Amino acid sequence: MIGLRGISKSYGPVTALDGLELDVREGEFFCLLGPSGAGKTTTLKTIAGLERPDSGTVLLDGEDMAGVEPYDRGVAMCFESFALYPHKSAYDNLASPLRSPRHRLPAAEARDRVHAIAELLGIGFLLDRPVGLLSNGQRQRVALGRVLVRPARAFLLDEPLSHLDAKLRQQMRAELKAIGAVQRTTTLYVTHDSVEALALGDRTGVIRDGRIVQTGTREEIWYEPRDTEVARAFGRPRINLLPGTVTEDGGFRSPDGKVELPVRAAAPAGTEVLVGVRPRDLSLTAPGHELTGSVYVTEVLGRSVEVTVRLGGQHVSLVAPRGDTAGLRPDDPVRLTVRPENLLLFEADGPEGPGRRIGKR
Ligand SMILES: Nc1ncnc2c1ncn2[C@@H]1O[C@H](COP(=O)(O)OP(=O)(O)OP(=O)(O)O)[C@@H](O)[C@H]1O
Repeated sequence: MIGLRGISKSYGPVTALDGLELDVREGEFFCLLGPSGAGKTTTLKTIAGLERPDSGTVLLDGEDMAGVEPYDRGVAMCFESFALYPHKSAYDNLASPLRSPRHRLPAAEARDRVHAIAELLGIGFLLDRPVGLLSNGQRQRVALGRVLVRPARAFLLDEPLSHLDAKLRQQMRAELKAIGAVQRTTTLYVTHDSVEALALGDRTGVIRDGRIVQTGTREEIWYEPRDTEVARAFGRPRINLLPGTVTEDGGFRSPDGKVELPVRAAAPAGTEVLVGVRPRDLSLTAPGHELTGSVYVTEVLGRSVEVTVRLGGQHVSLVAPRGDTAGLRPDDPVRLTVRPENLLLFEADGPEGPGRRIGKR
């Protein structure tokens, strides 16, 4: 449905997009995740026709968009910096896209659509108010509503929940995908929040330095991250990455020999690697391969506790139920376990970039 082929775009000396390739399927909710400056907004603007790529092709439904004006592309884009009419009511802001010659709807139908979207976004009671008098979060929902209200062949949403407080954001995140218009329409959703990407995306594309480095479902990105940087981007607390080498029997050993793990590395002995274990895959009680260390620090995270453990010269974090951590104090000896099947293995990070994932034997 949306196809980007070798898109490059520079602003003077800054390369924003560098041969970007992307495919979003018909009806899919696709998240584009990346840090600030990775090229997310430029990607959306290029699809919408607001930026012209230096090279490459934008396809919508297989049709080359070169020379097609933004208005004629049939995509609806919501910017992070939303443009609304401050003196007009929320209702008029929502209804105005339906008054344009292209989308003009019979008045009763337009009214129904505006009310339905406003209710879903939780702004039904604000419709009579001028948007200039609304809070940032309320204005952001009006801006999102302006996009969702009109029929489009694709929605392009640029961090549409960024101005909401954490609670509302979580609630809206849950509701957004349930909105009929969103369910029916191909949606490309930009975020720098990995929790949001995993929660919303049918698939997620990870963008870095103007290129897509990995595309996959949440399971693929979680269990088979392409490299250490993708692994670090998903999960809080972050994945533990311990440096060491591959042993003769395909195991892992840390430089001080204090951490040995049966990783079944498909790499020659002596290879410098990083072993990855997510904090939730380490346990204080479950059966598994055992490691011994001492408590460094504990921090309560609601119902669970993050425990940082010293293992020889390294630290690892684990997240355990509160009951498992009662009485733990700094410097207490502690035994932790890991299930070998949950371990990830990567080449060591190098000057060429983050270490790639290594398969298992
Ligand atoms: N109009 C512009 N003029 C000059 N440089 C620009 C322009 N727009 C974008 N850039 C640069 O291109 C790069 C990519 O920007 P882009 O806005 O696409 O990133 P982003 O991933 O959306 O970041 P953010 O999450 O901060 O919005 C950045 O280095 C940015 O500074």
